[in-house]
Amino acid sequence: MVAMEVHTICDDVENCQFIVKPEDVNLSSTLPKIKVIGCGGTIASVGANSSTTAGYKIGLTIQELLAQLPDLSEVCQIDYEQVCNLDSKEMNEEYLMKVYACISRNLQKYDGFVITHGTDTITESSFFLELTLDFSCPIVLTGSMKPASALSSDSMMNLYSSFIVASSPASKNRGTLIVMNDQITSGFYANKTNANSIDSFNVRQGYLGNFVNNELHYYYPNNKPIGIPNFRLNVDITSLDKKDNVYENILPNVVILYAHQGFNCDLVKLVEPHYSGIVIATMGAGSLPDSVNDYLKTLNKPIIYSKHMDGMVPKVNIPVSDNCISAGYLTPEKARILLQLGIYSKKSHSEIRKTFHGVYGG
Ligand SMILES: NC(=O)C[C@H](N)C(=O)O
Repeated sequence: MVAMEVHTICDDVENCQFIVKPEDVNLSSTLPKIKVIGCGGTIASVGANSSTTAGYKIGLTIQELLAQLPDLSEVCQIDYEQVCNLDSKEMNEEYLMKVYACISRNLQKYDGFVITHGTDTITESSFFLELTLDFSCPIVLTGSMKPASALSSDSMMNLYSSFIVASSPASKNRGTLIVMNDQITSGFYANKTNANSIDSFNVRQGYLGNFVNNELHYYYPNNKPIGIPNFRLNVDITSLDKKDNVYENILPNVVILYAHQGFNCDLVKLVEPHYSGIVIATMGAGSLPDSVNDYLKTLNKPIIYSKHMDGMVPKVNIPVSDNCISAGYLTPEKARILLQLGIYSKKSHSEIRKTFHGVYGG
C-alpha cells in the first residue's frame, strides 16, 4: 500500500477540541454530538500519486480523515468508531448489521450520525438503515468518487459538509441522507448513476437541498418519503459487534438475476432451490420471455420484477400470479433488500406485494 502523508490540521488528533473519544463526549455541551462511523470506500483511499483516480487502495482510518478537517469546534463534537475499512464491494450483511447496531445503541446519546462509505453500495446501506432504524435525527452517509489523495478530490469536502448537515436541526426528520458533491439527497431514493463522475447521485425525485460556502439550504420542509415501512430486527444490538458470526445469516438469501436477449429458465432453475426469493432485473418495464414468466408463476416463493435502467414496472406488464410482484421504481439492489426484510418479517406474498406497492408504487 502506498503511504500518504496526512496533513493534520489538529496537531494532536487525540486531544483536539472537536474530535473526542466516545467516552469523552461532553453530554452537557450544547454543541450537537455527532458520531462518525467509518466504513471505508474511496473517501478513505490513497492512490499511487495525486493523478491516480483508479486502482487505489483503502488506506486511511476514520481518525486520519478527521485529522484533515478544518476546525469544527464551534459546530459540533465528533467522536468516531471504525466499524470496518473496506471497499464497499465487500460490505455485506455482517457489516451492515454492525452499522445498524452501532447507531441503534447510540441513538439516544447523539444528535446525528455521519457514515463514511464506498459509493458503489452506499445506497443499499442508506436504504436498509432507513427501513430498519426508528429515528428522527440526521443520519448522513457520504463517500467520494476520487481518492482522498487525488488532485481535486471530493473526499474531504464531502466529509466536511456531512458534518455541517448532520449538525443542523434543519436536517432532522428527513430520513437517511446522502451528502455528495454539495448536494443533499434522500438516502431512500438516491441511486448511483455514474461509475466515475463526482456528480453521480442524481435522482428523479430531486435533491433535498444544497451546501454552498458553509451555508446549508433545504428546498422542502422536513419530511420523510411517503409510505416507508419500518421493519423491527430481532437482534441483540448490545453484543452484536462483539461476538463473531452473531450477525451472519440473519436475513434470508435473495438473489438478483439480470435478463437479456435469449434469457431462459436455465439460470432460474439452477439458483431457485438455494434462495428464499428472486429479484429479476427485467428488460424494459417488466419484460421477460413468456416461457420464463410461465415457469416463475409456478414457484412457491416471491419473484420481484424490477427494471435494470431508470423507470418503473407497471403491474399490467407482469404475470397475474400471487407470487409475482412489481418492484415499482426500486432498483434491483433495493428490491432485494426490501424482499429480504419482508421474508424476514414472515410476510405473506400479498403482504409483500402491499409493501412494494406502498414503498415505491410496485
Ligand atoms: N467511489 C467509491 O467509493 C467506489 C469504491 N469502489 C467503493 O464503493 O468503495
